[in-house]
Amino acid sequence: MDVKTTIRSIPGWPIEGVVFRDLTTLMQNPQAYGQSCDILYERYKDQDVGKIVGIDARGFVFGAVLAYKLGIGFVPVRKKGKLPWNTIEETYTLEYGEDTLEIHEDAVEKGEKVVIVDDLIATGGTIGATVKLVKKLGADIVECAFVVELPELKGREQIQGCNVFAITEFDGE
Ligand SMILES: O=P(O)(O)OC[C@H]1O[C@H](OP(=O)(O)OP(=O)(O)O)[C@H](O)[C@@H]1O
Ligand SMILES: Nc1ncnc2[nH]cnc12
Repeated sequence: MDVKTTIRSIPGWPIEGVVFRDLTTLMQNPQAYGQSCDILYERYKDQDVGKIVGIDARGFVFGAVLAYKLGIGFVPVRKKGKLPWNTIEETYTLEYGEDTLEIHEDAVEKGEKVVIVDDLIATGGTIGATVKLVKKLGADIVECAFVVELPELKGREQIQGCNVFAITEFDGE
């Protein structure tokens, strides 16, 4: 099936000018959700990945399943104030605001191979901040993986030098 057809588009949410790509409709469809997780699993199963880094909150939905399927650990990158141990943080802007992300300082090993997972890349602010955090801790980023890319917003420019993979995209539609 084409998982893209299961994503709901909502013009004008959460602010005017944004077309929100709502992946809850993909997640509640077992074929589309399962296929999305399977595509990611097939892509990384032979890459000797040590951990999956998932981004709060929708990145957890895909990242945790991928970690389970690969039989490896999952690391949450969380919005500020949620992680209980020592953290490092990065502030970033996105299509509709500003936020700060944190990671536990002992969450990944130096030189460990990680894949970063989120549901969607738009302006790239969120993944840009996450890449900075993971690099500060010294891990080796195999790829940044998304279900959806919005190429018009040029998010890849925020993570030049990193490999990027997206299952599907919305471009000028
Ligand atoms: O490329 P960007 O412009 O940074 O936008 C992409 C981010 O925006 C959404 O998260 P959001 O901050 O809305 O949080 P949520 O996952 O908690 O809903 C989405 O899940 C990505 O993490
Ligand atoms: N247009 C969009 N749809 C869904 N999530 C987003 N995060 C940032 N921009 C978004």
